[in-house]
Amino acid sequence: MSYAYNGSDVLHDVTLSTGVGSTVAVVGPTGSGKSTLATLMVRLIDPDRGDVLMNGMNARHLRPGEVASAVAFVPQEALLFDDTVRGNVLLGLDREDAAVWEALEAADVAHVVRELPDALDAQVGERGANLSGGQRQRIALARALVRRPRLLVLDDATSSVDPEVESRILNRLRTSELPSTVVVVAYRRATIALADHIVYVDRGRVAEAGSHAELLDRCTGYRSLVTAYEGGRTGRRTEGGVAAEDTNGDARSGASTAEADEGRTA
Ligand SMILES: Nc1ncnc2c1ncn2[C@@H]1O[C@H](COP(=O)(O)OP(=O)(O)OP(=O)(O)O)[C@@H](O)[C@H]1O
Repeated sequence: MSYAYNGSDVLHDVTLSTGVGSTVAVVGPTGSGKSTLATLMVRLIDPDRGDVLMNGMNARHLRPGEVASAVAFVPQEALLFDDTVRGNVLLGLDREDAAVWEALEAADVAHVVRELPDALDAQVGERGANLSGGQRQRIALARALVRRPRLLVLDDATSSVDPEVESRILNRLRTSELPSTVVVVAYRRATIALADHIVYVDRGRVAEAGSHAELLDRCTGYRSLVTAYEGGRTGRRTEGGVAAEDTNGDARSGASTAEADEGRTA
């Protein structure tokens, strides 16, 4: 596939396949085209050249609603409405509370919601202001999971979540029946290491693909990026400001430690 914004190519002849049941990490320098690739996979945009195939079917030719019922996309910035937790998870979908709780459990935020005065009926405030950034991200993840998508694409969607919690969530997703396939645009070493398959994107091309060990061995760009995440302070976007990878390769956003993350609703 190829894709251009306003005539300027950002993805060039990218070919990528994700095996059903696999967890794939998309890694690459900033501006390399990871988010563009992620949005193409869920058909938020269509490629200028080439096609996205879902179970061998050209996504352009699927019936309206067919893609939306099979895939879910969670962006970095969780958009919550001034509504209840339940309303934000379901967005009009008709599901029992048990399904909402199940999705909240999978997103590792059920315990937070249980402690809110009105639980599922608790108001999250304008843009989810009553919750921390990491909690908002997990509610947005629950919103995706309650739809039981076959393909889940996370575009840095857990950047404000404590790294241990993020690992727990991803481990759960990997082993669950649905979503069967998870694609995650990832920055943290621990997240990347959880993936079965890693795709290294550089300047709009898939430069390398393979396991973490294989890429460390044969891809200089990947090696230096992972090393930079491990050892340096790699500034990048978060809801609250700039995050940095600490010496353990864990992204932190200022005060967004686990305690701060959980503390907002206390
Ligand atoms: N809506 C847009 N309009 C014009 N150019 C865009 C748009 N979105 C992205 N771009 C450009 O396309 C290129 C790839 O962007 P993309 O967001 O896909 O990269 P990325 O690897 O996800 O970056 P990051 O790690 O910083 O999120 C960048 O040069 C970016 O400036």
